Amino acid sequence: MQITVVGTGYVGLVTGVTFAEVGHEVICIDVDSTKIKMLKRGEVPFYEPGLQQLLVHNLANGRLTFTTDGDEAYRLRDVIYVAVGTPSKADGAVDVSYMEQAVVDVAKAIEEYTVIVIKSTVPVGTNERVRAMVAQHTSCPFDLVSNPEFLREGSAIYDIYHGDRIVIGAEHERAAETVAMLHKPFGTPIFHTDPRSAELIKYAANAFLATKISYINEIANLCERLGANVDAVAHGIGLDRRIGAQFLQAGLGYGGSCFPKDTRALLHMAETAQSDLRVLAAASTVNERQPYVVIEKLKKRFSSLRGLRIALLGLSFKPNTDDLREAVSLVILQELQAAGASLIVYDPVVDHPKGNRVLEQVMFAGSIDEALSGAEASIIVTEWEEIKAFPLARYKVLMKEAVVIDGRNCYPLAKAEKAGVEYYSIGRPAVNEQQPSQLLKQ
Ligand SMILES: NC(=O)c1ccc[n+]([C@@H]2O[C@H](COP(=O)([O-])OP(=O)(O)OC[C@H]3O[C@@H](n4cnc5c(N)ncnc54)[C@H](O)[C@@H]3O)[C@@H](O)[C@H]2O)c1
Ligand SMILES: O=c1ccn([C@@H]2O[C@H](COP(=O)(O)OP(=O)(O)O[C@H]3O[C@H](CO)[C@@H](O)[C@H](O)[C@H]3O)[C@@H](O)[C@H]2O)c(=O)[nH]1
Repeated sequence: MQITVVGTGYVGLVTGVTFAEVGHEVICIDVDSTKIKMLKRGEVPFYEPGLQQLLVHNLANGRLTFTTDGDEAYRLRDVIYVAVGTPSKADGAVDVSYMEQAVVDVAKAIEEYTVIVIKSTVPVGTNERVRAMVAQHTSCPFDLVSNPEFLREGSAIYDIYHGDRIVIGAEHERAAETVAMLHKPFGTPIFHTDPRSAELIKYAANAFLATKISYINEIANLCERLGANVDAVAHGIGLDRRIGAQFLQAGLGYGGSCFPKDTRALLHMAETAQSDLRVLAAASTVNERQPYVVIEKLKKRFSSLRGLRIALLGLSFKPNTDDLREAVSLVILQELQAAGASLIVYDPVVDHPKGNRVLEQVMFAGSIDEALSGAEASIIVTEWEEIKAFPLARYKVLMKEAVVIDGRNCYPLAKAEKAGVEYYSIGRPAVNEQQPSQLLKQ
């Protein structure tokens, strides 16, 4: 089939490339001409494992092309996917202006029956509203379908090929079947529903997963008070198939471009509809507080953070991505900057990003070794494989004081004991804990 994908961000590009890979003819369009130039050269503008190879392969076989030209992208296509950003507004509502602009551009250009698919995450009722907008700008027949995306950054390609479900929200069977046909090569189970329910499934799924994370983080904080180990507790409860083992990793809370934005959006939708979402509101509050557990641990350990040399390992909001949107690292760095700490950071892929006020004020190290050398405390923020595999014994060798605050529980406690480091993690007993008063005596 002939497909157009509007927006070449994390979702649009992965969608376009994988549709091409399974045999469809795909044009991707973006308003960002720099991105499009890079993509035409076979370069991915962000870090996503496996994407570059598929991009190059499909550019070479001619099934994938890129443009900034609406006429070329929108005329005479079977299906047009809209995958542009839908960021948060200041009050938590969703800014759908990019999506509306894209849809109007599409409506003005189509010349025959076209299926327009909204892949962006949009508030409930948007498909209906957008249908009316399209109708205002074209006399061509069209159908509008909701087909939200569930991929995760860092494992996007894997997720496309191993998805749990494709959700298709459509009013007309013909359009729903067209979208189902497109996905057939992936073999993913398909769930058909109405557009409003499809839109809500996306938010409710993200909100549920976010709530699961906040739940285990609260249990982790309780574990610390009660002397239990959250890793054991999470494992023990996850063995119950009704609960499931996934998304029970305690840590510094969730970040990224989706969970914070989508939970805010759902809370806003509920408020507008005069319906309370008390569980989600609490999950969101818990998440906002969670990065501060690291600061509290540091403040408890050191009488003052002023001038303290701290190495922070991992900047991206999760491993295997360079995405810094709502990354917990930025919250922690900002707080430490305000406390006067001297900061050095290391991330395997994020290196001197432009235009980030917080990161402009920190030193970047080229390796974990360099970040840890001479540091008086270290904080593990993102559990990159390289960071998890780094021997704890090296912390002891490199750091001035081997105080390790592991915000992602990367190491078993026994390893910390063996390495002789002072080790604090989330929801687990401290290892070789020292009090500031004892240090002063030394
Ligand atoms: N990032 C994820 O992991 C993920 C997963 C599932 C769903 N989503 C949802 O998918 C949507 C896209 O997210 P993303 O992370 O890919 O966004 P992104 O910010 O990475 O990319 C959006 C792209 O759309 C382009 N764009 C904006 N307006 C345009 C227009 N009128 N015409 C053409 N291009 C235009 C931008 O230049 C940008 O390249 C959002 O609604 C998001 O909530 C994201
Ligand atoms: O047990 C866990 C799992 C995740 N996280 C954190 O949660 C955030 C989100 O992680 P993840 O869900 O793996 O990444 P995303 O790429 O944000 O993917 C989520 O958001 C996407 C955008 O809507 C959805 O498509 C995906 O299904 C959904 O998992 C990250 O900060 C993780 O560190 C935890 O703290 N503990």
